[in-house]
Order: sequence, then structure tokens, then C-alpha cells
Amino acid sequence: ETQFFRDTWAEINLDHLTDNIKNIKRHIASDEMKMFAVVKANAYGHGDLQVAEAALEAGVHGLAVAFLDEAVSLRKGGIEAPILVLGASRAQDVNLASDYNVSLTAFDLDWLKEASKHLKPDARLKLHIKCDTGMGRIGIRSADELKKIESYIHSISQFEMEGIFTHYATADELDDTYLERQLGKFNEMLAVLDERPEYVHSSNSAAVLRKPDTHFNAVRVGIAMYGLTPSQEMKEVLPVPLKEVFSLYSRLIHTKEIKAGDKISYGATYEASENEWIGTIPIGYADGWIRKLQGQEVIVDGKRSPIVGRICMDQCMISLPLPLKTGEKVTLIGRDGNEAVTIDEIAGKLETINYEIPCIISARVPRIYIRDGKPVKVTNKLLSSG
Ligand SMILES: Cc1ncc(COP(=O)(O)O)c(CNc2conc2O)c1O
Repeated sequence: ETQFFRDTWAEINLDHLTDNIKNIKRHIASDEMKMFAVVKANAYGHGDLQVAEAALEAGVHGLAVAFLDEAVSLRKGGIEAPILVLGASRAQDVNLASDYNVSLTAFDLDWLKEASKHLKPDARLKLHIKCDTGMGRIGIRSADELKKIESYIHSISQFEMEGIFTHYATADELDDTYLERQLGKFNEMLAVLDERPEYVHSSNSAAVLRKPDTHFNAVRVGIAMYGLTPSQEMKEVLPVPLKEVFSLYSRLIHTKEIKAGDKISYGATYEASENEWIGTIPIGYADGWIRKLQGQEVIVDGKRSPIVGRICMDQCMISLPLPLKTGEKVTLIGRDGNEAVTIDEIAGKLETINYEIPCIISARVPRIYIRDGKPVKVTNKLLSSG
């Protein structure tokens, strides 16, 4: 059983993940709708293979990742369900995609021509055409570009046009003006196709939750599956309950009483104004618990306690509410008694969005997977082979 030897870990609650998926599926309420679980960036820091397995068990149709390495890694981990690479791939790597039966995103005629030169005669390359209807990232931007690409794909026997999709820039905002413009452009593009491919998809979590006319016959769900709101604006109008999947813990490895005037951490920037108890925990900015989190409250013994002094690479110090012993559990993200520190609170402290927080908790922090309230698996990148 994989172990870890520093008392800092993340917990991934697969019961919450399953409940989130089931609630989202119920909200979509049409069985033929295919859900892709977006597990790119190591499943937003939650662990891609474990999330993929649990999501498939919970009834998702397939998985979506950012680039080919992530797709091949899931295949090597035993995933057989459909996998779509959402980002750009290199034309010279298309045989790898064919060998591993991974679908790629295409949006450039020259790339397709280059790719067809590399494909082995017996290769089969499934392609989803990406339309840029206003995200301004990757994708074709006109109907006649689409017509050219569609006819070129049909002229190459190894290509299969499996899907067509777009991505919204503002689905998480309550003002739908820009989203309606994007949806309109996408519908215009769909109208010029000779035939609709198997997968037509456009919605991310926000659009899945707010805009049924963006669902088409497949959806791509990331953030809501992890139990996080796509935006603060949407938080008040979420149509389904979402339960946070990710939490983060540590334990006191040292406690001491300091006197008024004593200093804490680099730069000796923190000075005790009176006698107080200080705890040290083994997590620092190399774990993604970055220095801007100085001053953030954590929960120890059920009470909120601030991080004092500068956060170090591997450790940081907290001002304790009372004398406590080493080994006492510290909640950095999650619930302890009637106190909770949410991912949204950490995102607010760092003036960023909730997506970024679990992503930056580094591979040095082991992940414990919880199912039926009990730990069922531990991953520790430092000690797993390869
Ligand atoms: C093409 C595409 N589809 C679906 C999703 C899932 O979105 P959701 O997590 O809001 O459901 C993303 C997330 N992409 C990003 C999330 O944060 N930055 C991104 O580029 C995406 O880039």
C-alpha cells in the first residue's frame, strides 16, 4: 500500500465526485447526452487516473485532456473509454494518437495536410473540429474554412470526423450577450456541414448548468464535477448542489510558547506582541502553499488560526489558540467541526479563481482517495515507480 512519510496530504472524496456527477447528469436529464469528464492537469490536481476511473463508474461517457501525453498516460493506466485531446497536437505525433485510439482536435488545414503525410496506411485518426466562435484561443473562425476542412477530412481514408465543438468565454457570467453570439456562430457553422458528426459539443460546466441550448449531444464538465462553482457570480444561482472534492491537511510537528518581542520566520517579520503559542507544520511554497498565503487562517483544534511570518519552502508557522501537542491535525482546506476553509476562500486570498488552487498543490503532496467515508487508495509520486 503506497505510504507517505511527511504528515501533509490531500484528500480526494470520490463520494462527493460521484454525487456531483449524478446531480449534473440528472440536471441534464437526457440519457443520450454523453458527458466527458475534463481530467486535464492531473484532473485539476485531484489525480487524473483515479478521477477518470471514478467518473466512468459514475456514468460519464469519456474523458477530455489538454494534450497527448495526458491521454497516453491514461491509456497506460488502463483507461479504455473515449479520450479527447482538447488542445493542439503535433502533426508528426498523429500515429501515437491512432495507436492509442485517442481523438485529437483539429482546426487547421495545413496541419491536416501535414498529418496525413505522417499517418501509416492502417492508421485511424479520430478528429474533433474546433470552432473558435469567440474564445480567441484555437479554432476555425469561418464557415468556409470549415467546409474546406470537412471535405479534406473526407478525402483522407485514415481520418474520421468524429466531432465538432466550440468553447465559451463567458458562460460563467450571468449576462448571456456574448455567449448567445458564440452559440449563434456555432449554429451557423453546424448548418454548413454535409452531415453532423457523432459528437457535437460546446458546453463547459457553466453552460451545462445554465444554458440547455448549448448542450447538443455531448458536454465537457470539469470544475462542477470537482464540486466547485464556475464563478462567484454563478454561486448564487447553481441549479444543483456541489460538494467540494478536494481537501488539504497537515499536522503540528513542533509547538512552543514564545514571549512578547520574539520573532518568527525569515526576515524576522513577525513579532509576538504578547506571550503566545506557535505551531509549525510541514508544508510550504514548494507544495504549492505559496508565500502569498501568509496570514491565511487554518483550522486547528476546531479553531481558526492564522499563518504567521513568512511561508518557507517546506514549512510554515501558525499562531495557536491554546497550547497544543505535536501530531495535532491541521485543516488547511476543508471542514473541521463547525469551521471550514473552502477552496473559494483560498482563491479569494490569492486574488485568483478556484480552478487554480487544487492545480497548484504540487505532486510532492500525496493524495488519499476516500470512498464510503474510508481511505481506499494513496498516491505518492515520490515513492511510486516511474
Ligand atoms: C475546451 C474546454 N472544455 C471544457 C473545459 C472544462 O471547463 P470547466 O472546468 O469550466 O467545466 C475546459 C476547461 N479549461 C480551462 C479551465 O481553466 N482554464 C482553462 O483553459 C476547456 O478548456
